Amino acid sequence: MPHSPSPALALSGLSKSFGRPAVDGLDLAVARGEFYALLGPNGAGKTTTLRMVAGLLAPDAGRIEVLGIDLAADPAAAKRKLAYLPDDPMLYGKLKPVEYLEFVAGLWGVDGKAAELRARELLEWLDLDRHAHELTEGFSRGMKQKLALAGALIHEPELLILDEPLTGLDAGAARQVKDLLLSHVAKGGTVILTTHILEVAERLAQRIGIIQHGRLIAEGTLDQLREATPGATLEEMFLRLTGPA
Ligand SMILES: Nc1ncnc2c1ncn2[C@@H]1O[C@H](COP(=O)(O)OP(=O)(O)OP(=O)(O)O)[C@@H](O)[C@H]1O
Repeated sequence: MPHSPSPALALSGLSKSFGRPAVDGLDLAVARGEFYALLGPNGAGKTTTLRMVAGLLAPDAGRIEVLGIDLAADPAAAKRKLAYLPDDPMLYGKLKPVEYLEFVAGLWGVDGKAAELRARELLEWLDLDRHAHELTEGFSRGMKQKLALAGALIHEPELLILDEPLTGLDAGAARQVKDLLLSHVAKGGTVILTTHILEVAERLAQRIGIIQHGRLIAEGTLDQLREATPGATLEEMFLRLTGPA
């Protein structure tokens, strides 16, 4: 039998408590090349989960594997495979977009010429090349978010995890970001995002996971989720699953 590759992300028994449990024994597996949306009400534990995967927060218990690499055993190797885009990314205001991208590329050890080409491609894709000579401190929220995404992609990570990447973007910017994420998956990369925009999950994700109180309460393709609650929209399903019992 052929050896099946390890998932892009595998979480087992992942837990984190801040006085009370935020993530509570979470098991999750996302295959390579998958576009996965993590949904859940406010405070469900989505950001806490992503921050642990990104290596920014230490779990109390459980295991995180990124493309088969145990994050706790070899954090540097695991982190090289992924990029994390937080919902409030930090940029350096006194840098211009290319300077910022070159700086981030340098941190990842990306070769200068390759970084320059990749930076130009990303800035064009996200329609930021028009602002190449402006300092990022004058950028709008949406422009900052797009530049941070470009920074996350500069080292061509295999696994991209994004916290609410489309919130606050206008329709044009949202389209550019969605296309960039879809192209990442088309090239064999993996995308995991959280969103409160159910239409984003419906249209982009191959699989959807719903978390509540730090646990996965439903998971599947849109069709599989619909089978469980026939006739319901994703919104109705979401509200039914996560609403008061
Ligand atoms: N640094 C922290 N200190 C204390 N409590 C925290 C911290 N980070 C998260 N929490 C708590 O953990 C729980 C999960 O929060 P988290 O931000 O992961 O939820 P979320 O699903 O991302 O929510 P939202 O959709 O509102 O962004 C919440 O009860 C939150 O108050």
